[in-house]
Amino acid sequence: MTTPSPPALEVRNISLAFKGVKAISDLSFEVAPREICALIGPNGAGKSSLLNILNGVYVPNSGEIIFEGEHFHRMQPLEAARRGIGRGFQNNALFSGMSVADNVIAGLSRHARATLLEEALLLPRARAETRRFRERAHEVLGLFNLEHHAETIVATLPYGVQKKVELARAIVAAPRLLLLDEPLAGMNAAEKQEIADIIATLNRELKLTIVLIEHDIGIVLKLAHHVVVLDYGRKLADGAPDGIRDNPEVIAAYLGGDKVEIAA
Ligand SMILES: Nc1ncnc2c1ncn2[C@@H]1O[C@H](COP(=O)(O)OP(=O)(O)OP(=O)(O)O)[C@@H](O)[C@H]1O
Repeated sequence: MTTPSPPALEVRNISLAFKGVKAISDLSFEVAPREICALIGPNGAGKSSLLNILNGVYVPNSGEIIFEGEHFHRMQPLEAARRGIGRGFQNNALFSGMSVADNVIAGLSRHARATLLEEALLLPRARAETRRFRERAHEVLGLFNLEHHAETIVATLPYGVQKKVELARAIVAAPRLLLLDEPLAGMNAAEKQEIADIIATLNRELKLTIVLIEHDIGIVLKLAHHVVVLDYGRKLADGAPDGIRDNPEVIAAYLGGDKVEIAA
């Protein structure tokens, strides 16, 4: 008999309030290693706040996060990155005047060892690090078939390609847990499907555990292995996509009373 593996991530009794307004109330759930967990819920449900807690930007009022067996009330963003938690953002947060490769390299800055002085003086350690970072960026761009755009200025690229660059930056430091805030926002159906396929491939090939926020329920129910539904900061439902789709509370609160039809 095999023992089930411990969760990659546990959110345990987390609460968060902003000046007395509750954003998250006593929220608990688990994310298994290598699963894609989708957080869904209406606007203001607390989804982005939770991602901000998971990568150390917000400090919860109570509760704890258990990541790979270690307990944290708060993890500083730098520590979260060094421990293998990567983050992609809701709005395009790229440096639009910089090249694709330099944007991806920016995802490694928190892992730099060379000091600013060593960099300014182009000392050997800084030069070796720069070379290593550039090689790693090119390797990751290869996963997205973007090597030919390495030196292209980001602002000149179509939005869908920029979203791929953003994903490349989020994974360049080889995180084990990837947090994505609406990675499909602002895309047409074909672009959404392409990015969803890339996310599924990253999950499968790189064995990445992924927690993502997404409003397109049709895509979520096909992409995610596990769905957590939030409403007013509380957990409304937690389980496999099929159970979520048929959950009357979820349908009433979030899906507007209509059962979601999903293409086979
Ligand atoms: N920095 C902040 N200061 C004050 N209130 C905040 C802050 N961030 C979030 N909130 C409030 O906390 C609640 C949860 O917001 P949050 O952005 O986490 O929801 P969300 O589910 O991600 O919404 P959306 O889908 O619109 O992005 C909302 O009432 C919001 O107004």
